[in-house]
Amino acid sequence: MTQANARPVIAVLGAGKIGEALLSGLLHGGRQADELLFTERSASRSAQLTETYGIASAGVPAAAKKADVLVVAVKPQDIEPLLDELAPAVRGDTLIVSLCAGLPTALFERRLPAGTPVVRVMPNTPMLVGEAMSAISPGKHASGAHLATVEELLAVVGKVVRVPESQQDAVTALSGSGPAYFFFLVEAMIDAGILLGLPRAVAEKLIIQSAVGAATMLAETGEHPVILREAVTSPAGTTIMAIRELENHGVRAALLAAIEAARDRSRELGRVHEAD
Ligand SMILES: NC(=O)C1=CN([C@@H]2O[C@H](COP(=O)(O)OP(=O)(O)OC[C@H]3O[C@@H](n4cnc5c(N)ncnc54)[C@H](OP(=O)(O)O)[C@@H]3O)[C@@H](O)[C@H]2O)C=CC1
Ligand SMILES: O=C(O)[C@@H]1CCC=N1
Repeated sequence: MTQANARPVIAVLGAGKIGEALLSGLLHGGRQADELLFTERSASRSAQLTETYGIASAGVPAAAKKADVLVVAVKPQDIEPLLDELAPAVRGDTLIVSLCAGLPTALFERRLPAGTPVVRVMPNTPMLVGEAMSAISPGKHASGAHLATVEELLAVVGKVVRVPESQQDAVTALSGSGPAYFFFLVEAMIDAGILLGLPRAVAEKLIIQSAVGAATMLAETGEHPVILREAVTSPAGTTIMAIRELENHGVRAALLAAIEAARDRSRELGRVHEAD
């Protein structure tokens, strides 16, 4: 910490979609703008973020000097130049929190000063509305206290679980990318409403509220999804006719294959950076 008993200063390196969601969520959760910093490549993006949130931008070396926690939120493909800038600037006691899909904690440990604590996190974009699902894993030098710090930060923007780092590629495929699968499904169901002749605005309202209702039932009843689906599926009714079509079209198998492909891509993103 920069001062005894002070809350940590957090710098987000790469305030794109997920970085901005985190900054916004932390502000809503009670962090002060002067406890936060961000770095961005584009001057116009920086100015826009500062105007929206009142948070100052800084270059990577200045952010590394000031912050106690550095949250790395650049695309995995952009990590090398960032690490080149970060390595000479990072303080020995700085906690590195990586949100990058696929990148192992070992990459950061190899490129940053010896003993640097690193926590790998896979969040998701519902962070924007305080409903993120984040999974966290410690690197070699991250202590229980470091994990607790990250948990406390992320609890402000949603739910947090601890997983072994070996599970992070699967987590990335499941909950990291997961919101996109639901959005895809909602988009397709709205199209189905259009096919059936409903006005778009009506179809959107019907499907979005059905999605909210179904998600709330899953979260609040604790029932297995099969039980909840069975309760909708009347004998010789409408739902079973639709389910038969979903099974005929291999939707379940498609989801298994899709999520496996996402897991493989996460592994691949990490493999590019494996030590020789
Ligand atoms: N989007 C999502 O749902 C999730 C993303 N993630 C992970 O979060 C990370 C960011 O993803 P996302 O927010 O979608 O990506 P974005 O491209 O929206 O954000 C990355 C930002 O970082 C900036 N940037 C790149 N290099 C640097 C640098 N050296 N210094 C300062 N800023 C830099 C980029 O600028 P520029 O635009 O100029 O390149 C961009 O604004 C990725 O690693 C991704 O795997 C994890 C979970 C979910
Ligand atoms: O698509 C991606 O690579 C990122 C990681 C998880 C969600 N979005």
